[in-house]
Amino acid sequence: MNFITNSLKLSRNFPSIRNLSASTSQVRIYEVGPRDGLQNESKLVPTDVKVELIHKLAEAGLKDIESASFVSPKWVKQMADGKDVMNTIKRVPGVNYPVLVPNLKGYSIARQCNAEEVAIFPAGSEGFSQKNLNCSVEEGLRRFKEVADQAVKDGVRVRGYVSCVVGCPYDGPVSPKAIAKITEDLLSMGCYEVSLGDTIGVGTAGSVQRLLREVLTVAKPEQLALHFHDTYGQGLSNLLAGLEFGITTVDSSISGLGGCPYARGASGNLATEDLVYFLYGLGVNTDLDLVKLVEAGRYISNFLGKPTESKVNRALSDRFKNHKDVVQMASCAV
Ligand SMILES: CC(C)(COP(=O)([O-])OP(=O)([O-])OC[C@H]1O[C@@H](n2cnc3c(N)ncnc32)[C@H](O)[C@@H]1OP(=O)([O-])[O-])[C@@H](O)C(=O)NCCC(=O)NCCSC(=O)C[C@@](C)(O)CC(=O)[O-]
Repeated sequence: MNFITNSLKLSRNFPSIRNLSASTSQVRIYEVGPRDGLQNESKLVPTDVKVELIHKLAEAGLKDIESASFVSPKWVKQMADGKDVMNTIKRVPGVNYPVLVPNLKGYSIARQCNAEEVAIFPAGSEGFSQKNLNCSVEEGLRRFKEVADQAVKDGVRVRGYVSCVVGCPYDGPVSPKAIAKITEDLLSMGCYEVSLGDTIGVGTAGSVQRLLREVLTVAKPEQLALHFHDTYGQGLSNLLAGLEFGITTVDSSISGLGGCPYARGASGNLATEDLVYFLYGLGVNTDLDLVKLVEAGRYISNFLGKPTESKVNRALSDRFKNHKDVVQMASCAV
């Protein structure tokens, strides 16, 4: 209660939770399960399982599904079959299948399999840049600019990520000003959107507000996306803080999978099922079928042989067999 009161006071100039659904009628969900969700899994997931997962996510109505990464297979073995994944999926018209690339080599492989959108991912801190990309932040930005320049020339959409936007597992707290600067750099390279990644999930609504106040001095809300790992269970409250600033693109991962092999202590992303249930409750439209998302989450969790990280997926029993029942439950309309 105190948090909501304080947050309303702090964000007087932004839509409050009471009129959030009126001002934020649609939220775009950018699904990262097949990439961020799987990259940290030690059990190798065969290509056909990845492909089936992507098909299930598209069937549930997701329109942005980050499907692979073209990083060095020596660094992330789980993603080594990206080309096969991209060449096997049946692409649904209107669905976007972006891929992550660290350099021109990755970009060129992405293009060979007709990726129409690539994501570049500088780090917000020196320590994480060295561990994740084997170079400084500055050198990372230089390499990512090469990718962005080529992509812009080719008419390929470029999305930017900044990782460790709140805290770094090696350097500690990260300054919002540093993140604003990298966001500005990514936008000037031609990124249509920058996703702010709390890679190790240490953010709170308070630190997210401080971050956004700074980043929104260089970017418009519609140029930003929120990417929260849920390590400390703050994902949904952080999201609410972000929605209050008018940001309406959110990254999430089916079944709450996720993590980065080079970010010590990183755990799964905000679960797509939990996010959708939360948005139903606010009356925000997502055009997604939660029942099908739950099925997709169960499919991949069963394959991995581990319980889902999504609380909604765990809680939904067979009593809620269809979409309407679940919407009613989320909206407390029963
Ligand atoms: C950047 C590098 C490549 C530098 O790695 P390096 O070892 O310094 O690079 P290199 O140029 O010396 O190359 C080493 C070998 O990799 C090959 N190589 C080089 N590039 C590629 C490529 N694209 N595709 C395929 N092969 C490649 C290259 O050809 C060479 O092969 P060799 O000659 O030894 O046989 C490496 O550090 C890397 O791949 N890092 C990526 C790590 C990663 O994927 N991390 C997870 C994603 S980031 C994340 O999860 C955060 C995010 C985005 O989700 C946001 C959030 O959660 O907050």
